[in-house]
Amino acid sequence: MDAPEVFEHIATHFDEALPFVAYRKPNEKDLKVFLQEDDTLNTTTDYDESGFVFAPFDTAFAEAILIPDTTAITVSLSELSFENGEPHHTHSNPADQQRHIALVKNGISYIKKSGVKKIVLSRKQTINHAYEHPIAIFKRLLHAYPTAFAYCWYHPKVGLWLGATPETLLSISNRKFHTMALAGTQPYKDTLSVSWGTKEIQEQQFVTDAIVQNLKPILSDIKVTPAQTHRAGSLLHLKTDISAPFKSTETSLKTIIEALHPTPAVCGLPRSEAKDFILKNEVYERNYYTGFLGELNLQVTRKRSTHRRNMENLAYGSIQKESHLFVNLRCMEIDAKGAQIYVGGGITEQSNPEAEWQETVDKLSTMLRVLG
Ligand SMILES: C=C(O[C@@H]1C=C(C(=O)O)C=C[C@H]1O)C(=O)O
Repeated sequence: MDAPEVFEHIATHFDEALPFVAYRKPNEKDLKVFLQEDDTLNTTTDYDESGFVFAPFDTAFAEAILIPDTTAITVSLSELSFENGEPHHTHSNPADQQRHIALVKNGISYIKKSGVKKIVLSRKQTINHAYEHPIAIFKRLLHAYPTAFAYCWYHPKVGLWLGATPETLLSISNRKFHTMALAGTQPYKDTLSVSWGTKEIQEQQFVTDAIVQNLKPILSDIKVTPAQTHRAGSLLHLKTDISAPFKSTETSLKTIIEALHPTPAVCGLPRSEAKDFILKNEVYERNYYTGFLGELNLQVTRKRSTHRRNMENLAYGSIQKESHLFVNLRCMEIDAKGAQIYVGGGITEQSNPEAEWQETVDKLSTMLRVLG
């Protein structure tokens, strides 16, 4: 099957109300598709199955959903030509603005009196766009964000989600573990040479420190890079890479996921106080926004070594399990009525409520740009 045929196939699957996920990993050219042939809602709590996982922000709200890797298709996108969408403009609603600013102010005063360091506060914006087949929107998304994890996920009992996220939750590949601390936002204006304010530098450092702290009891030899400016579409963030050797015999995937999710990049610090504040004060349900998604325990064959002495081993690679999970950001949920785009930002003692509102408006543009 070539790429146009694969897209046709996914579209038919969607029209028949059968679950699927189609995705392209950051900076890769291949589209991968998992198609489920019945509408069973498969879930996972131990993360030891193999397939594509789709987990909510609050795992008490719903279990993580699994699309098993029974029928997987991989196709190269490099030959495909894409149409560009018309930029979609929306006028922010003053009531939404007032509500979000009040939420942020409430967060700042709670931070000041409680000693909590950071809370990520979010909202969703409804866009009533003319109905278009989701596969057409997904093609534009793939084209617009080549460095993101771009996906289209559907289950008839849950809904249809699309996104282009810049944030890795974890990657376990070739006996190495990797994650990132991503925080701080400013609009991209044709250069990566920008300066960052103390609020952003401190907020991102909180995230790095907390991730390292949570990983220390379960991983050793943790390496942390200096923070760098990272572009995500029309936005810039500060990013630190965190890595360590990984042995599946010593640490389970579930232990690592529970140590990381939800990270202070999408929840806050300390985690339980921030989460309580979010659940009590955000006046809507995050559902799968700020949850995580991606490849779970997929089998790959790796060559053992290219060293001469091991040449005879080359023919037999070693079979390993890999996982590549991403945080569900810059995403939207689409139904017959329109799209719901989810956006948020990290609040600290130093936050300015109007600037935090503007940050959510800037973040909306990632998904707005691909709506027809
Ligand atoms: C919460 C979101 O993004 C997160 C929050 C950021 C921030 O507060 O600056 C930056 C990147 C993400 O970790 C979002 O995109 O909705």
